[in-house]
Amino acid sequence: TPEDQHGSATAKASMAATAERKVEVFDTEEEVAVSLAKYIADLSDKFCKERGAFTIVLSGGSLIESLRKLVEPQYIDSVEWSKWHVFWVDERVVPKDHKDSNYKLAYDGLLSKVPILPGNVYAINDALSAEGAADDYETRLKHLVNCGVLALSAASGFPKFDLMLLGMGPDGHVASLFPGHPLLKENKRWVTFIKDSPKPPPERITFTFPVINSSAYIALVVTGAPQAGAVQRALGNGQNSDKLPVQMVSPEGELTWFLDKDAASKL
Ligand SMILES: O=C1O[C@H](COP(=O)(O)O)[C@@H](O)[C@H](O)[C@H]1O
Repeated sequence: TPEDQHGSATAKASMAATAERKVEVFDTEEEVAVSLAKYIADLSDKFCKERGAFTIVLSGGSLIESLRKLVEPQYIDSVEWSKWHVFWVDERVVPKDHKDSNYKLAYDGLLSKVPILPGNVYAINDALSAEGAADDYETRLKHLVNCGVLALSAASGFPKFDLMLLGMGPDGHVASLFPGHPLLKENKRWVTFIKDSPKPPPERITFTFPVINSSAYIALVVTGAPQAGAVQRALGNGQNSDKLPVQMVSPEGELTWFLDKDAASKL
């Protein structure tokens, strides 16, 4: 599989695998970025061949910087960018040109540099309220399911994205799903909203866990020492009855952690 090829090609990585979860630890963030680009390109190739499209979900934050190798000639020339459909796992309710916008971050760092069709980039409608933007995004996802662009999970009935790229905050949050927040239990909506995010800005929309966990593949990309405590909670042997959001990530398909040695320092 592309994942097997990827694993054997990363000489400096140490890898432990269970049936559905892989943990890869790299010496540096630079090596994470190199490996991540190959992982994404391989999955793009697989899904473009299998179904003629590749649905990929981005996060905001530090993840986008770790995608920088995708704009190098090797991938610019080989990836079937015109078959990509790009989504966001969460977005801040701010104008698209605002410094806090996850769309702007991805546009500046990746989307403006690769030939993805503008009509295949599904940004938030920034003219709407948080409630309105979440409803609008969910409606657009349902339309894409009806058109056959987006698959539906036979197991869960929620949309099944080909690849979801998740970051993780030092508190263990993923998307805009924060520790102890009632949204962690949302099990009906595809996309919901939050107005009291503990991390600014307070108003955001976010995919729910049933959508996240219906994914075919999830990459959890975590770099830097501040995240080491949450990585230890998620992957270490300790017992803790309160689950962090990151510990609730459990896809139908395959989960791969991409860690640098700082993030993995407490394992
Ligand atoms: O606020 C957010 O934070 C998380 C984690 O960001 P990071 O900079 O600590 O990697 C991010 O994944 C999410 O998309 C974003 O809205």
